[in-house]
Amino acid sequence: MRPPRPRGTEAGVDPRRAALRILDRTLRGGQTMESAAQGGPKLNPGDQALALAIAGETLRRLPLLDTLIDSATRQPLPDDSKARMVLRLALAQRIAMQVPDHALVATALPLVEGGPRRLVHGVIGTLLRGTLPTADEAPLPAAVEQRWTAAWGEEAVAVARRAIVRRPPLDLSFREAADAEAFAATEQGLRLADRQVRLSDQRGVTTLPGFEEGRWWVQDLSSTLPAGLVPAEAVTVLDACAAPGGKTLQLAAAGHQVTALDRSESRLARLRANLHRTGLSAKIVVEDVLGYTPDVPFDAVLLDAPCSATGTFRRHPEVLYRASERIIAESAELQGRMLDKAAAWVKPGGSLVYAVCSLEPAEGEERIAAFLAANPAFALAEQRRVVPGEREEEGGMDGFFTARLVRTG
Ligand SMILES: C[S@@+](CC[C@H](N)C(=O)[O-])C[C@H]1O[C@@H](n2cnc3c(N)ncnc32)[C@H](O)[C@@H]1O
Repeated sequence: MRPPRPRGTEAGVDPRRAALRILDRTLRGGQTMESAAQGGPKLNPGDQALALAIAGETLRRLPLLDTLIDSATRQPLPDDSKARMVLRLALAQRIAMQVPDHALVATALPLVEGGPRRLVHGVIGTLLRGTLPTADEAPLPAAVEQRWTAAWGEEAVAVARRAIVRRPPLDLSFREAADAEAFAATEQGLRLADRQVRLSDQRGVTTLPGFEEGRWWVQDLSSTLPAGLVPAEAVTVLDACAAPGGKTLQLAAAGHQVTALDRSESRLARLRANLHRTGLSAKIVVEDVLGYTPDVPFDAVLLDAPCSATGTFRRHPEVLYRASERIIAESAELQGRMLDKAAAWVKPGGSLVYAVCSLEPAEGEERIAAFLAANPAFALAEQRRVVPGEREEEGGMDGFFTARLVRTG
């Protein structure tokens, strides 16, 4: 006879415990899900993927889950209490992952062993006996809905509510347009642009044809836009804040002489691996934008600045909880300083392309307006804003802002 498992180690509990840790570290510690998943007890790859999936599905619909939980408790549970966290995870599994009721209960209760077990059991029971909402949309955090309604209107928020509960498609950028055409035909992909193909089903990236040969790399359609603003005649291009290198690869594939700068060694290691895999080349500089001075100016500088990343909420729903007004303001201030530095590296007549994967005007339109007001030697040549709703019927796009400024003086 097998020895009984110690209490709290029932099958399926470990990934839920890991999901609880991820949820706590993202919501209370402000971490990304990826970094929150590091450093915990070792799980097998399947359990690790399950933990991330449960935490992700929970974060996609947190306000909805909280409304349900509050409807079943006499006193609202504290926002960061373990009971609320465990209830959120359990409900998300039921609504988004169709986990059977008995499995939900059996894997939730060990997480509150020695604590509010009866309360959690009672609330789950009440909610499972009622009618739970379907999974086709969920409200965003109230502060985000307010900001985005003011900035982009109610329809964009309605689209974002639908987008947040769906896994976004996988977009690939190709070195060669002919390869994109052939791949789209054989893999039932959607040709988004000359060199961009979208796959709507979830397939392992490294198993797709052409990965080993480096014919393509993963890159959301939105993030391909800034490199497209770099004029074809620009010979030397600085890609500032380059890692992991999607835009560096695009620029190199388009024939520019690229210098790729980033301050993160570990992220640059991924950029190097991407260059190696695709056979493309760029000069790599490990530097802080704020401390860098090039020997000679460039024909074009692309500044893909660090930002709140709220435009990536479909892939990283946790960004919506990190991006407080304070974080956005700090981010905008840093972007302003980076723009001032980058401007000095552009040749007269050259271009400065600015980009952020943010849906916050303070990091996009307002940043560029402030820069232009303080820098009369630059003029706006073109700008592009992507808000929820664009190409929705084809699977949507990440929120994004990019602008090209020309140095006229
Ligand atoms: C939005 S990501 C860049 C994505 C990249 N352009 C791409 O297309 O794959 C921002 C990058 O800025 C880098 N970064 C942040 N602050 C920096 C600074 N002060 N100097 C240099 N790099 C910085 C980060 O390490 C990160 O790799």
